[in-house]
This record gives sequence, C-alpha cells and structure tokens, in this order.
Amino acid sequence: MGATVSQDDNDSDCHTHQSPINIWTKMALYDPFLKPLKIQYDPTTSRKIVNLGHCFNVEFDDTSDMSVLSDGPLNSRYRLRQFHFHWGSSDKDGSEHVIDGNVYPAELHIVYWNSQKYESFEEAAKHPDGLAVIGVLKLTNRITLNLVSLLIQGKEHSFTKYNLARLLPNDLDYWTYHGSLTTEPYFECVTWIVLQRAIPISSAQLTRFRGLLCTSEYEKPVPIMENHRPVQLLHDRVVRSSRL
Ligand SMILES: CCCCCNS(=O)(=O)c1cc(S(N)(=O)=O)ccc1C(=O)O
Ligand SMILES: [Zn+2]
Repeated sequence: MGATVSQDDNDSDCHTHQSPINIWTKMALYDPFLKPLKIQYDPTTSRKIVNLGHCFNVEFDDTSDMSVLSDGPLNSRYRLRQFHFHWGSSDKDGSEHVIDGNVYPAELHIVYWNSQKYESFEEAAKHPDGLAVIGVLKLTNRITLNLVSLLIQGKEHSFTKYNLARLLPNDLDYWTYHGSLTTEPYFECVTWIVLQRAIPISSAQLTRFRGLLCTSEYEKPVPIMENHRPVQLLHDRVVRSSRL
C-alpha cells in the first residue's frame, strides 16, 4: 500500500526536514562509520503512564543520566524522557515511518534528549541535535500494556520497574536521518533512528489502543482511533544505514 505525502506541511521552504518519511531501503547509504547503538536502561527510572488525549506516554525520571542512549549516529549522550505509540483505525495502517511503501500497523517512539549539551528537554527541543527518537515498526505481542485504568483523557497511573527491553528487537541495526517531531510543534530537532528489525503486533493490543478515549469522563466518549502523521517530502536529505 502506498503512502501519500502531505503537501500542506511543506508549503514554506524552511520546513525541509519534516518527519515521518518513506524510507526507500535501496536508496539508503551504508555508512561504515556508524556505531552500534548503546542503550543503557535503569528500570527504576520508569514513573507513570498517561493518557494525553491523542496518545498515551510512558514517562521516565529524566533528572539524571540513569537511562541513556549514546553512540550510533549520535555525538552526545541522550537521556530517556518518554515512550509512546502511533496506531491506525485498522490493522492496515498506523505506523508513521513507511518502508519501501509498506505501512505497518503501529510504531513505537522512544524519546531521548541531549543532556550533554543542553540544560533541559525544553531547551534541547529548540536545537537540531536536541532530541533522538528510536522508531520501532510493528511491535511484539510481548507487549501487554494494561490500559484499563487509562481509559479517559488525563488519566494516569504509576508504571514502575518496566523492562524496556521487551519493546526492542535483539538486532539493533538502523536507518538514520535528520527530521522533526511528528506532532505539534513539528520542531526539526530529531535525529531519527528507525530500527530495521521489527516484530509483529497483536491485533488484540491494537484494539486496546483504539479503545482509549480522547475525552474526559464528563464528555461523550470518543476513541483515539488513529494518531499517525502522513509521510513528508525527503527534500535534500540522505538516509544512512548501519548495515550493508
Ligand atoms: C518542548 C516541545 C517538545 C514537544 C515534543 N514532546 S515529545 O515528548 O518529544 C513528543 C514527541 C513525539 S514524536 N512522534 O516522537 O515526534 C510525539 C509526542 C511528543 C509529546 O510531546 O508527547
Ligand atoms: Zn511519536
């Protein structure tokens, strides 16, 4: 299934590093100088899971460098902030990045910020090297997130000692390119690291995602049926691959 490029986000010339994109794997440039990703994770940093109305975030304590991402395409140490998912109204779509024109049922984003160069997440988000996001296409049915008490917008519950490794494939080869946030304010501050290996998601888990409500307990229930942005133009960017 092809993916349409949304023109409205590309009218002005300055927005030439927008995300997500369609990654044409044969056009990706193998870069032998790209290092393996170094993911250091401390389960005691996971704090809570929150329904934000357009998606839900699992948030981490990012007051110190306890869970960090380094090496890979990065020149600094990046601190874990949150992870969230994107999904579609059916199992036929839902991912934000598209691989050789193929859309996947969902995508996980693990958001880190450059704590080596910047004092805060908010400050880092104003700079091209401010954030790094790991994208994982499809997902494992190992993910069984209990979302029952998260049903309505604004709800949150504690989410401690979570094992992030359950969300990642064993093979961490990746494509990388410079892009943006895929939600407002679309800042072009993200080093995207899209894993090449992915794992299938269970349809039951996708149904649970679509069961979350973007309304409060006092409003008519409206489910979060989908929350993925259309692919954007590549412009002058090159996608690099960590694997030949
Ligand atoms: C200071 C403004 C930064 C706003 C972005 N915040 S974020 O955590 O990086 C983020 C990234 C993304 S994405 N899809 O990784 O670009 C989606 C949502 C959010 C969020 O705000 O929940
Ligand atoms: Zn995202």
